[in-house]
Amino acid sequence: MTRKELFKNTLRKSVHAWKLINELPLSDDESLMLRHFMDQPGFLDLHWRMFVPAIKGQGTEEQKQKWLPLANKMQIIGCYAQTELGHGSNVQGLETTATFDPQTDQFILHSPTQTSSKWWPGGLGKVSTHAVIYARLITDGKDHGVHGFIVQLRNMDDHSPLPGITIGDIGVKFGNGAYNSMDNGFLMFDKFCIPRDQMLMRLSKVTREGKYVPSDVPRQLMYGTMVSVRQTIVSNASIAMARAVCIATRYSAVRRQFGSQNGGIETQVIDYKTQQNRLFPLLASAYAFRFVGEWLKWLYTDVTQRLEASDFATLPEAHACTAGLKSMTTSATSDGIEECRKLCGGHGYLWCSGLPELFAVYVPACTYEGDNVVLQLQVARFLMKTVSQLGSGKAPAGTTAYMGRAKHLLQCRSSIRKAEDWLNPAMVLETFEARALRMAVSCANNLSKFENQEQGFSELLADLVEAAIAHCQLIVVSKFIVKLEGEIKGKGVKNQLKNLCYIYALHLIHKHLGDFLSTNSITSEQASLANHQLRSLYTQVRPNAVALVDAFDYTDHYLGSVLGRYDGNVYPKLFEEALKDPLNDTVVPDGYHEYIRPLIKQHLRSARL
Ligand SMILES: CC/C=C\C/C=C\C/C=C\C/C=C\CC/C=C/C(=O)SCCNC(=O)CCNC(=O)[C@H](O)C(C)(C)COP(=O)(O)OP(=O)(O)OC[C@H]1O[C@@H](n2cnc3c(N)ncnc32)[C@H](O)[C@@H]1OP(=O)(O)O
Ligand SMILES: Cc1cc2nc3c(=O)[nH]c(=O)nc-3n(C[C@H](O)[C@H](O)[C@H](O)COP(=O)(O)OP(=O)(O)OC[C@H]3O[C@@H](n4cnc5c(N)ncnc54)[C@H](O)[C@@H]3O)c2cc1C
Repeated sequence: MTRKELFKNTLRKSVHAWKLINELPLSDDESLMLRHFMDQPGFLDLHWRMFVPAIKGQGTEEQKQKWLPLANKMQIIGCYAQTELGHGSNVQGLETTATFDPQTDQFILHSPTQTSSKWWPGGLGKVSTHAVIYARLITDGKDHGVHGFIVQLRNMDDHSPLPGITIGDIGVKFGNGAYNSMDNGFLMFDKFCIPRDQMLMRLSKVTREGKYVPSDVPRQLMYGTMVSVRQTIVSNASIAMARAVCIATRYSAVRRQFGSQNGGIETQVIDYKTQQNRLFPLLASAYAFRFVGEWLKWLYTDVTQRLEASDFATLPEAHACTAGLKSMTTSATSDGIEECRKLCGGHGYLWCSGLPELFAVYVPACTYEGDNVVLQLQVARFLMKTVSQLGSGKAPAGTTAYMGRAKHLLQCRSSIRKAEDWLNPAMVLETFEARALRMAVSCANNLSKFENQEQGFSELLADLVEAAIAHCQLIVVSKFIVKLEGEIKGKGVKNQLKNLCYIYALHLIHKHLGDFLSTNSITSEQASLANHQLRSLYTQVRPNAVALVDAFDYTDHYLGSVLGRYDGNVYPKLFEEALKDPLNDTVVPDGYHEYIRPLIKQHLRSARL
């Protein structure tokens, strides 16, 4: 399809999804799933995932009563317009202005520079009638920083942009992927006026007289929508990783290459140790991210309830966990989808394998909702603050509770003596705790050598990111272990999940061996025992690998992959797909007479000469 066809087809699908949501007797969860599933990624997704939550989180009761009924009935379609051409990561650097005019009791929205143009918001370019706009609030000449405003963008009768608004699509994006069905847009304001009551005023306010009333709660609650989406992205990473691993595992069981004895059947590539070494950690990651995503959803729900009661104690933890796990899981999943493509050899590069499309649609997850490095630096800031408070009498809690045992963890030596010890949850956990703590403390010690802490932080950015990642990997391993300690139904399921848990943990030890050795968290002999145990675990998982991906219960339609078909009937279906290609509509291709024939004939003529 052309981009316009792709876009229009997504509109058709989105409206169909909305029709189903209204006609079917769905639970709220089913309705939410359908909204996200049917439209991924599309304007409907962002209306529900960002526009509506922003109003819920930052609007007053009156504003919620006015705008949510319209949004819930989709009588208005909204987007989340924060990022600008010149600023995305640095939210406090946004340039769009919202200047209060007491004469008219209005805000004047303006894009003072080209870099202040809103740029990237999904659904902004062509679909949305409204937006939550983030702009610098100015009253009486004073800049109060970035605040949220609900703004109508288009005429509700003919969808034309309102006067003072220039709006459009930012153009084709990466690959041929489904993200080109999304109208990520640009928007400029030219002294565009909105009523004062369209500033989202649950946190901060502007009175009729133009007096700015700052928030009496942490200003970062304005970032709440991003935190909520980051939390969902972790579970999304598990889904995307599971899709890729399902395709690669099923195909690895179907594909045979080399190894035939005396003309016998060739070897399934899934039996090669290199294939297992690349594939099974990704299978384990899909399960690991699902379990940590379940826990993160609990953490986010808990912090939301606490915020309702003005209890901000766990807000820093929630921010650090959503930021860090979003960063870590999306990076791992993007790399994992590409690895799954490679695991499928040449056929993995075909569009009909489903992997190029999945990769093209998935990889922006490393950037949207926060660049992954920028988010890990937020985790690092949180860890440095926690380390600085050790010994202050304030015991670290939650995911940093292990730091409360710093005295032990800084000097303990791993008691791993044999390969089987690497199946001991307490020993594995302590290894990851020691590595994470020692990396964080090493950063803190190096930071303390700088007179200027900000300068020190800037100098040590790369080390800080690695310490943050070590902390996040500890969280994932620990939540997998906790999951195994709970009730798990199904004969033999717990044993298989145990294998996957230790494959996840031990593959990380192998991948980040430098960290574990340089922090003396383990010795090289213990590392060798870990590798030995890893190989043994691969052998145990192998017989159940296909069952473990079948357990994701993805339909062939959802997987969209000839290689990942449930029935394994790959080769005939590859031909079937190939013959559908328009190039095969004729046996002699368009262009033969204009280009190929003259070339050949010219060659023949010169040959005769
Ligand atoms: C197969 C699947 C296919 C497709 C996938 C389908 C769906 C996927 C699911 C979802 C996709 C959905 C949407 C995609 C569309 C994308 C939307 C967007 O991208 S929206 C825009 C996102 N933008 C960002 O994330 C910007 C990142 N930057 C920031 O968040 C801030 O600028 C940053 C935190 C980096 C800095 O903020 P600043 O105000 O400068 O704070 P500072 O660093 O100075 O810290 C001060 C203080 O505040 C604390 N803090 C910071 N942020 C938060 C927070 N969010 N919550 C709580 N606290 C916060 C910070 O820790 C510090 O505290 P201390 O002073 O240290 O105590
Ligand atoms: C598909 C897609 C959909 C999007 N949808 C929306 C949307 O609906 N609404 C919306 O508002 N936005 C949206 N965005 C924008 C997105 O949120 C931003 O692109 C993202 O936050 C990254 O910001 P940036 O582009 O400014 O990156 P930059 O910050 O410019 O990143 C560039 C490089 O600089 C590095 N860097 C930046 N700051 C630092 C630092 N302090 N220390 C070290 N390194 C640093 C980064 O790590 C990165 O390597 C979308 C983006 C994409 C790709």
